Amino acid sequence: MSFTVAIDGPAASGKGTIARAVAARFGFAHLDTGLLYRAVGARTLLGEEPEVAARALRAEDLDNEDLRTPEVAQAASRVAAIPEVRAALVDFQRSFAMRAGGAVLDGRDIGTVICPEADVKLFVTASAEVRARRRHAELVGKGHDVTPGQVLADIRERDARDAGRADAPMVAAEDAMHLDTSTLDIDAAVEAACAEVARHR
Ligand SMILES: Nc1ncnc2c1ncn2[C@@H]1O[C@H](COP(=O)(O)OP(=O)(O)OP(=O)(O)O)[C@@H](O)[C@H]1O
Ligand SMILES: Nc1ccn([C@@H]2O[C@H](COP(=O)(O)O)[C@@H](O)[C@H]2O)c(=O)n1
Repeated sequence: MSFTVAIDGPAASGKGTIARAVAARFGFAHLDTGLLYRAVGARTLLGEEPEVAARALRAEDLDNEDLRTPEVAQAASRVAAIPEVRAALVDFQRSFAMRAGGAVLDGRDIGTVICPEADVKLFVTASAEVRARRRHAELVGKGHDVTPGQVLADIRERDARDAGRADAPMVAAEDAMHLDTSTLDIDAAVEAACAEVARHR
């Protein structure tokens, strides 16, 4: 039987960290849907048309650490505003969500568009400053040469584009539980999310 957990939220809010932990705790499969848009965005940086890249996407394209750069994140956010790109990625996400044994998907439109009937919906937030601090530390740890100011600007630009687009904008589902992680460490955030999942199991 399927059981779907939808986790949405803005850039670097911690939704991926929570999604991975929830999946591990409950034995669910996990899909980071941002990787789909990042993989399409990365291909456009090489000159491919976004719609063509989205239709040609394969699961193995997601398994690439090079997708986690700020340049690819911006390209992902730009292609994510194109309705044909989003449409080409819907079936893959919905099939993943329906797999037996349970699934956790994190992104921007999971609880609203991809899985409006999800069993559990979370909308994970944190202040832009806190998110930028965490993402800056992560990028520096991976050897990227970025300033805190650049990371904050990137996050604000992506948030504005993701929330402002006409098709599947980033917005909390009406029935989502809001989880602000600004003052929570990872363990506390994960425990709050797991408690919500357990409540619906
Ligand atoms: N509650 C927390 N306390 C401290 N650091 C955190 C917390 N949650 C996540 N982090 C760290 O913040 C960074 C961003 O987290 P994560 O990648 O989970 O965010 P995300 O919302 O999935 O990002 P993206 O939108 O880019 O996919 C990571 O380095 C992660 O380890
Ligand atoms: N369901 C989703 C997931 C992601 N996006 C877009 O992709 C960009 C990168 O996503 P990350 O989660 O890896 O930060 C993001 O800024 C969105 O534009 C989306 O539209 N829908």
